[in-house]
Amino acid sequence: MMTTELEQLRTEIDEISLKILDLLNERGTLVQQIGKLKETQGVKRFDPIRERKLLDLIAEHNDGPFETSTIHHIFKKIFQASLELQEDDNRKALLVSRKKKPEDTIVNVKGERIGDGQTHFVAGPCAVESYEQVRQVAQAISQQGLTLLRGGAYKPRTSPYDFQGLGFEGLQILRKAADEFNLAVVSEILNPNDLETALDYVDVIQIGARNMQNFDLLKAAGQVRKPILLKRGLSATIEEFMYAAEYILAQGNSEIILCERGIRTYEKATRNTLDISAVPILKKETHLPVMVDVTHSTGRKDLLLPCAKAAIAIGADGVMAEVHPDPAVALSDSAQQMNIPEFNEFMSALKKSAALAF
Ligand SMILES: C=C(O[C@@H]1C=C(C(=O)O)C=C[C@H]1O)C(=O)O
Repeated sequence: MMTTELEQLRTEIDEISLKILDLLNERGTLVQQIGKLKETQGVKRFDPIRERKLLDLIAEHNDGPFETSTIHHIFKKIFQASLELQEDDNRKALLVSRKKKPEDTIVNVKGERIGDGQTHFVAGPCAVESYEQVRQVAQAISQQGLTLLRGGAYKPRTSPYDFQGLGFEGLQILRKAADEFNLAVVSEILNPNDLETALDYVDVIQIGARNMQNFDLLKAAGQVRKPILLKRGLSATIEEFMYAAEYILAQGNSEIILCERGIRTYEKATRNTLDISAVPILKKETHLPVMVDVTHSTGRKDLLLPCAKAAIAIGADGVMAEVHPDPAVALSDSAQQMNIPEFNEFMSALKKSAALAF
């Protein structure tokens, strides 16, 4: 007898729960419509005055048995979930998002298809210092069967008294050395006014960590027809990083490679903290290829190989590392660049581990 009564009450509870579910989703649909209206009107999603009015209305109509404070608690959860729903809808609209474009973007740099599921390497000195210096590295890269040469011509240095780069001359050196070995040039541009000139010398324009939120530069980079390698800012969240890429894409340039290069944390054992989980998150949330700069994220030569292995294992589309013929006398980042024999060892260790894995 008892069991039948219990079962009957539970059946009623089931029915009511399903009604609540339907009503919640019906409410959710209205919330989404409001979210879209707010988006077009440029109004903030969160409206505390409206929420307060609703809580008052609910209090007025609450006949129990639940306490008003309990009901308020439940409704505050509903408001929070509603705001998240509106935010999700907004994110859906981002051009960089997988929701907008489910298939992977492949950035073609002189036949190297970054984002095609293979691992790609970008290597070269931190700063361009001389033709001979770049040529030696270009040769080493070419001998490893690689095609992407990096080098800084314009250097954004923390101190204004540090070497600022050779500027335009540096771009000319890079192009000359790259052409000799049929390589592509990846180089950072700091100033939107230098973009136009750079187009004749570089194959990939890098926007560095310090400029990730230089919105004028991002917009200008969106207007050129060249691949952009966008580095994550020193203290940027993954969301801010995605919005920075959105600035470029929104201007019409969809050839973007994202690059995780470590973020600032309290940890002092490494120069920055390599946020390795950013790689699968960015791969999941966006359709863009993702690289890992092992040099800047660690600042330590002894960590380059394990971090490169980790990057490849976690799904990065490429690895970037700095190589200098004589790092001890380098004008920048002397402690963290590999010399050429070290680079050769690094590459053969990676090739060996990849061969074992497959
Ligand atoms: C749906 C709206 O957006 C948000 C969600 C609310 C809700 O779930 O009722 C109320 C106010 C806003 O914080 C709205 O403004 O009406």
